[in-house]
Amino acid sequence: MALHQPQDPYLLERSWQRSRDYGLSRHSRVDRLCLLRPDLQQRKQQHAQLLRYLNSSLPLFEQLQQGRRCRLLFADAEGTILFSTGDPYFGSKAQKMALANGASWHEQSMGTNAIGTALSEQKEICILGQQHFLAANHGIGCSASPVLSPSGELLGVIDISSEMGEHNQDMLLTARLMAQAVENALVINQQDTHWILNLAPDAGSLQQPWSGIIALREDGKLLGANRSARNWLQELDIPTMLSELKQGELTPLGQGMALLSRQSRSSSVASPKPAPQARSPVPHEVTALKLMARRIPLLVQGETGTGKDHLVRRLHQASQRADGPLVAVNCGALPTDLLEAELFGYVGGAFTGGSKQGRPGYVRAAHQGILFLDEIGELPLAAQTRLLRVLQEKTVTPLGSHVPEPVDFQLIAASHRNLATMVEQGEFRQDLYFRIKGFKLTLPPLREYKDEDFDRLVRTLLSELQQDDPVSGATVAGEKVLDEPVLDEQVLDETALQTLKAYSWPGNIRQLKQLLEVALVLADGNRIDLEHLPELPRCDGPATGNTRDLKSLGDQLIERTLKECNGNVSAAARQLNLSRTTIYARLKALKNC
Ligand SMILES: Nc1ncnc2c1ncn2[C@@H]1O[C@H](COP(=O)(O)OP(=O)(O)OP(=O)(O)O)[C@@H](O)[C@H]1O
Repeated sequence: MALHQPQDPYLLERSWQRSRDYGLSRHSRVDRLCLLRPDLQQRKQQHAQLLRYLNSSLPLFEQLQQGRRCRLLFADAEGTILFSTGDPYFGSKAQKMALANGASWHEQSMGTNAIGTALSEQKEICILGQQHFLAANHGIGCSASPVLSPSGELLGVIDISSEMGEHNQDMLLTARLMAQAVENALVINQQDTHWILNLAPDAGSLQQPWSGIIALREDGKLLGANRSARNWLQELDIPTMLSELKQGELTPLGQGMALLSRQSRSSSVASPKPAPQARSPVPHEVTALKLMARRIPLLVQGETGTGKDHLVRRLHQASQRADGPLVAVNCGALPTDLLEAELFGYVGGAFTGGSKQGRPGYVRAAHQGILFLDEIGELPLAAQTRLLRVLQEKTVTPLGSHVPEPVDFQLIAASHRNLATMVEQGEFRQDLYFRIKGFKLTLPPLREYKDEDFDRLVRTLLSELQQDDPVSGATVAGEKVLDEPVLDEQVLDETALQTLKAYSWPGNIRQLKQLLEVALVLADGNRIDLEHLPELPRCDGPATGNTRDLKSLGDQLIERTLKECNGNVSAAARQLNLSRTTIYARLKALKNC
């Protein structure tokens, strides 16, 4: 397609200049900036209402761009993608990453591009192929339209991106219509809206998405307007108009027509949905928090992937030290020769090769917060001795100094190794072990989970993955972070769930999470069933000693149910909630084995 010429001939020039001013060059390597999960969640919550309306307007996108390989994105005013949906297979892996939730498309990081440039210029824009400043983005075409709040501030942009060859001008139109739909919903659904005034040049356009909409309080106070209505605002004498216009009657007004209607209670979604909440702490977290309030050190033990790090992060967020730092140190990853300097800090000139100004070290960095020493079993004995002194004296003396400095931190240590055994073998100091083991929490391996705990975990993981899934992010609506995530039966079928339960999960939650992530993509918006569960390595299930993999577990379930149904495939299909085709496919695969 021919390159689209932006209406303003200097727009691209300005944007390219800004890109250079940001220190970018055309062949700069793209350092994809991506928000960390908690920050992303926080931003989604700030835009929860907007994301809900965007979700409700998706049928418009689906209808207008049906069958096109493109993605619809919403980026906030800082250029960070908070929502993405559409063709999951569009683009290279790198582009998929860049178009995923949390990625930044501000001009500062990405140079000229539709999202960043529409934000800088505050106007809609289409940037195609080589119009992008960075060569890395030459393969794509993007069209973006700003979204404004009812008071006219820039909230973000709606963008449609596709491979360059697939981009067409309808995409800008679709982005514009989506932006208008969202803006209109934001205007109409404001708290206290009583009157809605529609304005248009002629009667036929009055209730089109591009007509003017003004929201008024009962006493006539202006609450907000969409962008078309803002052109009318100066001409309007609202109090007089309200007394003259009759509800539901089409009335000539200036150069156009007006229609006044009352916001009915049922159509009003003005009262905001309850703010999304973080999941409430589970019992062992409550106990841990009580102990932390008394500064008792915690020792978290568990196999790899059982969620030690995850637990510490949740405890930090829920603790009295949430405003303080969480300093997480993997003791096994610290270079042995610098380990003590990194942990306890050093003053300038303490050793050759050190920084001139010295370093505070992780222990001091955790002052008034939490120091999480992961893999504490990997600390050499000398560092163990020093750490013990810090814990006893509540002071730290940096290398090269003689002045002890007071420190106040909550210690949480973790290890996947059995520290008690290490003590017996002389590899870990017994006195340090007792000191850090104020309270020991052992996270069970997944194979030992009770049924209901496994179900709850799968629900949580699926609901989290769906919110952040760069591919099927269509379910993102900001309101999905609920206290108890609901596992929609449409998401995972019972047989698949039973099959997951029967596996022994040597990689624990990490492995389960990865598998569910793949299954969600393979299911592509449909319910996850056996066919979407990827092959997993056979492994010795410590609980049973059996060797088994997921597919064969599912097949066993099918065979057993078929036997119970005397070979009646329809009955077995009904019982397992599977299609008959799936059962036949598995039977055929078994026969060919
Ligand atoms: N309770 C949970 N709910 C949701 N996700 C969890 C939970 N526990 C762990 N996870 C997820 O599982 C993965 C592994 O968890 P984590 O890194 O905390 O394990 P770990 O025990 O610290 O592993 P390792 O010992 O290998 O460092 C992470 O992606 C984490 O977000």
